[in-house]
Amino acid sequence: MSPALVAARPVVAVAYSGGRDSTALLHATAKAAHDEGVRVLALHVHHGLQAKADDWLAHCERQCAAWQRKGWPVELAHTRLALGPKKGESVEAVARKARYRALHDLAAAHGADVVLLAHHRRDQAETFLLQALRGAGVAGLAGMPAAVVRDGITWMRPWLHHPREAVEAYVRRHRLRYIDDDSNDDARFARNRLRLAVWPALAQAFPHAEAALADAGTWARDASACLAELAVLDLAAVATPAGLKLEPWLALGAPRARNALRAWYRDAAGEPLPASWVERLWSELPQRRSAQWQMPSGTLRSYRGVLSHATAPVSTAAPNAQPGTELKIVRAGRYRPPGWDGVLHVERCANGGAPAALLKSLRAVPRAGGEQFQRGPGRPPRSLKKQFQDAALPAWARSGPLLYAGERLVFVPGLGIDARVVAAPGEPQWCLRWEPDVPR
Ligand SMILES: Nc1ncnc2c1ncn2[C@@H]1O[C@H](COP(=O)(O)OP(=O)(O)OP(=O)(O)O)[C@@H](O)[C@H]1O
Repeated sequence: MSPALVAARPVVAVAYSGGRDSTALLHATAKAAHDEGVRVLALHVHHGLQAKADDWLAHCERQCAAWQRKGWPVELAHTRLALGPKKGESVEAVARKARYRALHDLAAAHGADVVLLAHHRRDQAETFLLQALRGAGVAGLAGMPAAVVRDGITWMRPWLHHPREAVEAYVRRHRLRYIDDDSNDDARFARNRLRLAVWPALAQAFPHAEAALADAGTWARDASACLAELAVLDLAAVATPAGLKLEPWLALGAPRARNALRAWYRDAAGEPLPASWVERLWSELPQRRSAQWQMPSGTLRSYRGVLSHATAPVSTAAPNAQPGTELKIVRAGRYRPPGWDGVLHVERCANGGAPAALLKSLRAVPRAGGEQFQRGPGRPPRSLKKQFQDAALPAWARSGPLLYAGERLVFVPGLGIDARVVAAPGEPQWCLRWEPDVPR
């Protein structure tokens, strides 16, 4: 059979820190994959934060090589980060955010659209407690989802409902070797304090704490989904593109109105409304019919019975953008090109899209000047600068990468797909939309 006719073997990625849980998950996945004809990609992120991180990477490489020698279809892919959390920033939060971004990029670069994470029920129970101790609402208490699609990748936690003891037993049964990260003993981190000081006492006094707290998280997840649906219904009645109509909004009564306000604000500002602001607006809005509040994301304005949000202008420069970031689009979803501050929304469409085949290998590049763009069929290609002016696009709407397939300009933020590459009707095609991040 010609190589072209041999179907590529499906690939599944496992986020592999080298710690106990992800070692067990990678082992179980690789063992099953061996029988199923699936390739397994172990993704390791070197955070560049601890002296021992080089040893951990070396351990992961040795472990994967050992499994390869057994004939298991495991490959390791890793990336090195150089994180330097700023003063006052949570090291944990900075590392987590960068880790998920790096895992996403690694998976996308290797053609994996499913990434498995090794969280288990104890992690879920701890998350619930930690969130409660931060005063979180039901969305925070809902904890981690067992599966979620984000930025074109499906993130799955196949062991989320398994007790930690089951994972420990698996590790013992297979005599797996794993890394013991001694920063897990560092009491500056809330999760470590919970694990070391609170959990042993809690589990002794309440032997079912892990299962009960994880169950409570499931209730919170349902409650959070219901609140989100209620907000959609309420906003359909009280919000317009201009903003929130204050009179019918107030008539919803405190809990529903505050729920609708949170949802409206998140949508308008692209970030959650802090609890203190919910309280403040709820008490001030009924009295201050004409007022303005400066928010991190922009300005909230109450005028003639409507509450509106204006986003602060975004710089057109993408400070972290790297020249020629590769982007592979093979399905609908949200894609975040590394180094760019925004998200590319990809949807299947019937007309006016770019041919699916063209989007399999794109480059995201900054504007260099002198680019030509054609806005519609039969119209002449003109300079991008002129096109932006004609379309009267504000600077923030122009920010984002130009997408090229080879030397052909495919997509420009704010303008859309170049008419010269638009797919013929009936051809498989994707419509694209760029959404810049809201500045913080
Ligand atoms: N450096 C890393 N590289 C790749 N994946 C990671 C990394 N750190 C964490 N993960 C993934 O995220 C999951 C949860 O992270 P967490 O920090 O709770 O795990 P961990 O303490 O490193 O240990 P373990 O591997 O035992 O889960 C891990 O199970 C693993 O799947």
